[in-house]
Amino acid sequence: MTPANRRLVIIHNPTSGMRNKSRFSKALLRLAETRCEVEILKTSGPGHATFLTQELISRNEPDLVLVAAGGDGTVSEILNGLTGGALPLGVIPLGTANVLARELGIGVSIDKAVETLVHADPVPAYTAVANDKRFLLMLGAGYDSLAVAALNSNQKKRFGAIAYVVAAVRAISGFQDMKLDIKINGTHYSAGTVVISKAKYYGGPFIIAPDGGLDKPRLDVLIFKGSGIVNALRYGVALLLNRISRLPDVETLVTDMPILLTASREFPCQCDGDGGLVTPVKVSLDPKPLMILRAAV
Ligand SMILES: Nc1ncnc2c1ncn2[C@@H]1O[C@H](COP(=O)(O)OP(=O)(O)OP(=O)(O)O)[C@@H](O)[C@H]1O
Repeated sequence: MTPANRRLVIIHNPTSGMRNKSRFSKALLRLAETRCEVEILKTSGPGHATFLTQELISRNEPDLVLVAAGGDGTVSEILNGLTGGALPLGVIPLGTANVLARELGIGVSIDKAVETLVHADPVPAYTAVANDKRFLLMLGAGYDSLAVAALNSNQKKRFGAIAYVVAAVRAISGFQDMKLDIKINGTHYSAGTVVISKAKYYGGPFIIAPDGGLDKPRLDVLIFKGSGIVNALRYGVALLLNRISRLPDVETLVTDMPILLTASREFPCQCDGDGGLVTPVKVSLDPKPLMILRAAV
């Protein structure tokens, strides 16, 4: 694969984010100024990006870069079709939070995204698996998973990040006694909320695992001991100020061992921002990285 005249196959979710159309057109215009060959596959509904990825891999054309044009949910669907890391992955951030793009040094800049697709060399990125779902960013159970479970996708499209906060407050006020058990290497930890992170960033531009990141074969486990609405506010403010690690009731562990997450009854989890999983959940790090396009520093 020669940089600068790559073959890019873009899987585009036309429903991601709030200014999808103009941002995607801008990316295509920029790409038209390069020597890259571009093919666009549009998703037609939930799960379609996984199917398109599998179909692409079955074409058996190794000399391609697969590009996710959407938000983290689109990336997640692509990741779950990308068995064995068959193709390098790039991203055009069109979503609401765009955590992966921030992690890759692209942020929300379309110019930087295109520059990265055209010139960056693929670097290794480690993923993890929760039951049978692969993730690149994080798995959460507690405040965030309750918010995701309560979030209406129309509200998210209209109000963006604010919709998460409203959904979280509504969900948490109706659910006071979150008690989760986390077992790592024979030791049990108890939590009101847990975030198992592969990434540095969380929920947008907020840093949750300062020494972590996709390039490291490790999981950062953040154990939030408290539950209830008052603690939710404390944790929320600390997250906004990037001070989570300074709170005395938040413990951070780093591991490459499997993690078992259980609760006294089925509890919803979120995985890369999407719901669907419930406890018990087993999380394992995949020792084999996939290749991903990261912006030059
Ligand atoms: N054509 C489509 N119509 C409706 N939904 C779709 C379509 N294509 C994909 N989807 C669904 O849209 C969901 C959300 O997309 P995505 O995550 O990319 O955007 P977002 O939610 O705005 O961003 P973020 O995840 O960064 O918050 C995906 O998980 C996917 O299931």
